Amino acid sequence: MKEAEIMDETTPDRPVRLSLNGIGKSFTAKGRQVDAVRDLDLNVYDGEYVVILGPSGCGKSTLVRCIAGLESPTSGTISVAGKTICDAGRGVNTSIHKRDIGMVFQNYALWPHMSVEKNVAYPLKRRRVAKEDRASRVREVLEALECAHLAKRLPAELSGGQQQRIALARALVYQPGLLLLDEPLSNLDALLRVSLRSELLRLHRSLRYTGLHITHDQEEALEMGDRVVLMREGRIEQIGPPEEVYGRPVSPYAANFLGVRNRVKVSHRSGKLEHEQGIVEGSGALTAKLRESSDQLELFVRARDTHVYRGTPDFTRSLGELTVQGTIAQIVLGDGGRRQYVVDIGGRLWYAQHADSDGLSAGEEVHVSIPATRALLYQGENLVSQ
Ligand SMILES: Nc1ncnc2c1ncn2[C@@H]1O[C@H](COP(=O)(O)OP(=O)(O)OP(=O)(O)O)[C@@H](O)[C@H]1O
Repeated sequence: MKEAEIMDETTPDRPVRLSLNGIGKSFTAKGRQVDAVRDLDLNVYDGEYVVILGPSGCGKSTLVRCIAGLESPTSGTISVAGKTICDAGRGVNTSIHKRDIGMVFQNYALWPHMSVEKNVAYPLKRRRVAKEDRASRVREVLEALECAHLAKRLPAELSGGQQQRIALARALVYQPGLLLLDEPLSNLDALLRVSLRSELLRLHRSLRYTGLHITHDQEEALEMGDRVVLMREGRIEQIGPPEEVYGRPVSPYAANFLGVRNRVKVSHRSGKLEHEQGIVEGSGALTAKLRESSDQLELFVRARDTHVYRGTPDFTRSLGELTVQGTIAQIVLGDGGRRQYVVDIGGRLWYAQHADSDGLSAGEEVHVSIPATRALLYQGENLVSQ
């Protein structure tokens, strides 16, 4: 999908820092052509932090490698701060070191034989910055990252999290026009990943660099991005602020990737949705704009938007709620200590997550209740609810 079609009023009112136009990259492997990136358009604005999200193989790394100059796109143009650094059609391809782009990789890529301060000073030395200036800029950036005490150590004497901070310091020390971060947190353990996320955010807020970060982790993307770009098979599937991408995934693919766990095929009969095993009560609000007998409908709901109650619903009190009947199959402890209720709705399992209520137990007849505003109804590839 072209960005222009999906751009909205949330697009920042600032100069464009990175502009990608019609970027394509194909590889030929074992006689077969792989289109890793397809006709992709994207603008990243000054000071913005954009996170590219997608499953393995969707083309994230290839895209970032094209921007960095590590791959040559097959088609399209790339410009940074208005300067064209790559134009596949005209054979323009500025070399990596002349691109004014900083990079941080998953595997840190520090020079093992250089101390921390030498590693961080290296990009300045390459750019022939005077020695005194180098020392003060290295000190400043190490202080900003709370790593000044590590200056004399070798990379092997640092933890993974410390190595990644140093890699970040090295990328930021010469204040590049654009910072690319390729899965920068993926090699760290879960706790460290979360704390480094907030540290990266804090740093971005204080230094206001323009960042393009790639990840396959939806939580990381939603927490960190000013905007999130969801990729699918080399193209942009959805782009927008995290709340929007989380709240209104544009397609079943997006909903699935953003962790919407409950998914059921439904049909539309007499103003109501029906699943194979029963009726979805209260679904009139969702079907108002649908033609009778519309097909290819799928209802998606997050477990955390679903509540389980004992017995049958009181329909006079459940306005604005969708409900289905079922039996509790299992209760387990879910994320954040909340209960996860697994409800059998006529042979299909439905997941709900909420604080313990009513002392429910397995085998009980229950109804599952979902606020209509939280239900996502898709027809084929399109969101048709709300
Ligand atoms: N050098 C290459 N030669 C052939 N095919 C490649 C090459 N690099 C990438 N590909 C293919 O291009 C597609 C996109 O790969 P890419 O690494 O960009 O995806 P990704 O989203 O970054 O995945 P991951 O998160 O696993 O790195 C894949 O099908 C991959 O096999």
